[in-house]
Amino acid sequence: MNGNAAAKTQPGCQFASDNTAGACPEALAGFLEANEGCQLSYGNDAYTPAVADRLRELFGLDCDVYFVFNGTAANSLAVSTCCQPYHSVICADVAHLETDECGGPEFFSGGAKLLLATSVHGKLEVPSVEELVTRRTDIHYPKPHVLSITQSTELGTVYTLDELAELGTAAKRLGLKVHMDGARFANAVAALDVPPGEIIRAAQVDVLCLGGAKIGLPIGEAVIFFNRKLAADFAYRCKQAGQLASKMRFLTAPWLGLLSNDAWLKHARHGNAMAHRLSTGLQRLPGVEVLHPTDANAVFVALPEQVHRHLAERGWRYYTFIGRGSARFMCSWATALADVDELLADVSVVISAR
Ligand SMILES: Cc1ncc(COP(=O)(O)O)c(C=O)c1O
Ligand SMILES: C[C@H](O)[C@H](N)C(=O)O
Repeated sequence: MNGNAAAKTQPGCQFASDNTAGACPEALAGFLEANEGCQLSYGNDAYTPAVADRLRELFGLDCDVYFVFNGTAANSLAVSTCCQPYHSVICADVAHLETDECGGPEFFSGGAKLLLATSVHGKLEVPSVEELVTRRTDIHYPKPHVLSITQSTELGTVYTLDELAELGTAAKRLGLKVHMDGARFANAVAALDVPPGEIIRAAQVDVLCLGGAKIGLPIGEAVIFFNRKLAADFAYRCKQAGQLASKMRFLTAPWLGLLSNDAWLKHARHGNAMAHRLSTGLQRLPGVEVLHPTDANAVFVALPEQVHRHLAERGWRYYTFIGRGSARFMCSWATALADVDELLADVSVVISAR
């Protein structure tokens, strides 16, 4: 075998992130179908408008749709479109905007400040948002102008429609635009078992960053403006930020595959089901504490240090920087039941040996 050939799979990384999964069959089929013949570039191909129409149909709402390479770009550019440099953006203290985008939102907005609201299991609550908005009205305070909600959250929880309605109503009362980080929006739809448009209406979302990579695309996210006025010059923002793909068809055609026959929802349900199985199994083990409700596809657990060491020796790879030292086990469309049971067995072995 070619010594340079990459391993078909890096063992033990399947729970590190849903980003570690490959492209799902439906997305790959869409990609390969788009590879036939030539198409105009920069979004003028036949696939890109078709995906935009399919998303309008899926949400049942009129909207403008754009496609970018990743979620940090989607969030940073979407938030920047909602505010001026002297504004502030309210998000949860654990928001990806704050913790994992390397200052992207601040950079692309020209200086808008993130104001961090305390969260409960990763979820914002109206009082903490209201406090940040009303805390000061003087000229020295960056004027709050955007509320960013992550659905499902960075800690694997999902806002109910009522919780979203409370936040959306408060946002509009306080004069805030609503951005939704929907990197794992599909998992929230699967968990709530509601039409996607219901989530948008409840939170009165102005702009949604819809995750594609985490639900089975090889690459790419959609930025969907339900407040179409905000989209006016967004294409220029994308171009200037290096987010306008010349061969856009390869970003968009996989969406057609993913959105066919509700494959996206099937994959989200699978990831959620695997996380639920893992969470249930872990909760049965003494000394293991599941820290947040496993509403979607992530399981956060506090593990004894000995277990971390054992899992590392067994080759398991996962993040501990997101849940403040706890382990995050993230499930995806590709998570096999056997993988879940193997991980559970490995944790169980070391727990019972203590
Ligand atoms: C909640 C959340 N938002 C956005 C993103 C997008 O990040 P990336 O720029 O890695 O695609 C991620 C990570 O994958 C995420 O977990
Ligand atoms: C944390 C990292 O940035 C990525 N969003 C993930 O969830 O794996």
